[in-house]
Amino acid sequence: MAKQGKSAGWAPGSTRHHGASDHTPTRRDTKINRLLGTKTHDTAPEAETAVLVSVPPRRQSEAQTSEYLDELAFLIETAGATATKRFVQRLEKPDIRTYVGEGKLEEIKAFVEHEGSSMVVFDDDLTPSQLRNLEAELKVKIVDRSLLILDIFALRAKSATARTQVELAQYQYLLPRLTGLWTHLDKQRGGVGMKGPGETEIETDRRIVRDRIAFLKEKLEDLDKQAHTQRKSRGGLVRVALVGYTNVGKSTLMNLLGKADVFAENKLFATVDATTRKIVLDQIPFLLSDTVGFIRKLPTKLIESFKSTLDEIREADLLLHVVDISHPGFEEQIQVVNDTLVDIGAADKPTLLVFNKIDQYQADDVQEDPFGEVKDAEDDGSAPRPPLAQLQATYMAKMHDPVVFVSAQQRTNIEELRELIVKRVSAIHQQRYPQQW
Ligand SMILES: Nc1nc2c(ncn2[C@@H]2O[C@H](COP(=O)(O)OP(=O)(O)OP(=O)(O)O)[C@@H](O)[C@H]2O)c(=O)[nH]1
Ligand SMILES: [Mg+2]
Repeated sequence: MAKQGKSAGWAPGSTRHHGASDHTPTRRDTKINRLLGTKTHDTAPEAETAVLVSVPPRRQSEAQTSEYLDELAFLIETAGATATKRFVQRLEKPDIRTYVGEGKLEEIKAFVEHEGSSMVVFDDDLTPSQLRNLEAELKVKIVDRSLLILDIFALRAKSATARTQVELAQYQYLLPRLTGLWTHLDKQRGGVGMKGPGETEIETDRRIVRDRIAFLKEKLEDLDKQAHTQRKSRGGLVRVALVGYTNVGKSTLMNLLGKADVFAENKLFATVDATTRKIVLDQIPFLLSDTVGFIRKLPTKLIESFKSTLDEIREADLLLHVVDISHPGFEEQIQVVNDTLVDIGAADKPTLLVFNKIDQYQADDVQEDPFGEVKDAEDDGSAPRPPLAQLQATYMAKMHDPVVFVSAQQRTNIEELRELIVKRVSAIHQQRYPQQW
């Protein structure tokens, strides 16, 4: 069994056997693990090393490409491995056979063989056939973005609901890939006119996986019903949810505001389970929920299977959208969060933008040229960082509402944040219970 929290499992099952469904490992599971190459370790495995590969669109700036690769390296680290090398290839579009072009593939292969890397990680989702071809060429574990994120979620999920959700997403990821994995065996073994020896095997495997998916969906429905009843029993309290990109400081703020003890860590996806606390500020009671962070290219299957966790956001009366302003790509992160909110059906909710980590924000010296034009990009293609006051004005105009700049770590402007929350929550409360005011 892969060691929890340290070793990257990279395939369904890293938490499955002692996970959601009190499920004892069977020969079927061993088979599924073998299909995706999950290794079982009896002793602590050596630290795994990963080679990162990206094929950015032509329009993407150098700065953006390197920022995305930093994020991928951070994800790898969170999963317990170390990124040792990055390969970038600019193509019109990724190669349909091997994602990268032939020459680049040779380069990667030479590096992997020379350095003995444990895996090659792609900053995108691979098609089942790309996965198969790359595996055959590079002869090491091939990990795509969905598999990586799923693995981290599996390591982090604690509650029965979260574990069931992750397991469901893992099997949904596996299902279309079963064919691919077997077809290459067929090719090796099968001759012309020979019945593929994998045929029956594929069908059996598919049936096992489909049965499991159906079972997990049913289980989630039951858990959903329980959660729904629980939420109903909370009465008519105003509900506020912390949302935002991963690692922006949602849990740290939850701890500050709710005196809760929520796991916060400088790793991606520290929180996979939603936590809700009742809070009373200025005699106004409301519920505050901490939720799972969003990330670019979040696997759709994962979003779908995380329905019950996301209900916490969908049913909220007010969103506290937390932003890490010290991150160079914070504006894009805001966009990713807004797009994800649209995807999950939680767009157009009353929102308070909370810019966090101001202690780490450094404004650039904005240089003006003699004609008074402000320089609009840094030499590396990244946007200049305006002073906080200017950002505040821009975002207030955009949101048509106050925004707040805080440092959860240094506890700067937390009082101002509390006041704004009270103001917004009381307005909702007042609307809902006019007779009480
Ligand atoms: N410098 C600085 N660091 C902060 C601040 N707030 C939070 N952090 C750090 O940022 C990291 C992430 O914080 P979390 O609260 O776990 O972030 P999160 O948004 O809950 O992350 P996920 O649950 O992974 O989505 C931790 O190391 C925090 O200590 C802040 O105001 N300034
Ligand atoms: Mg968190």
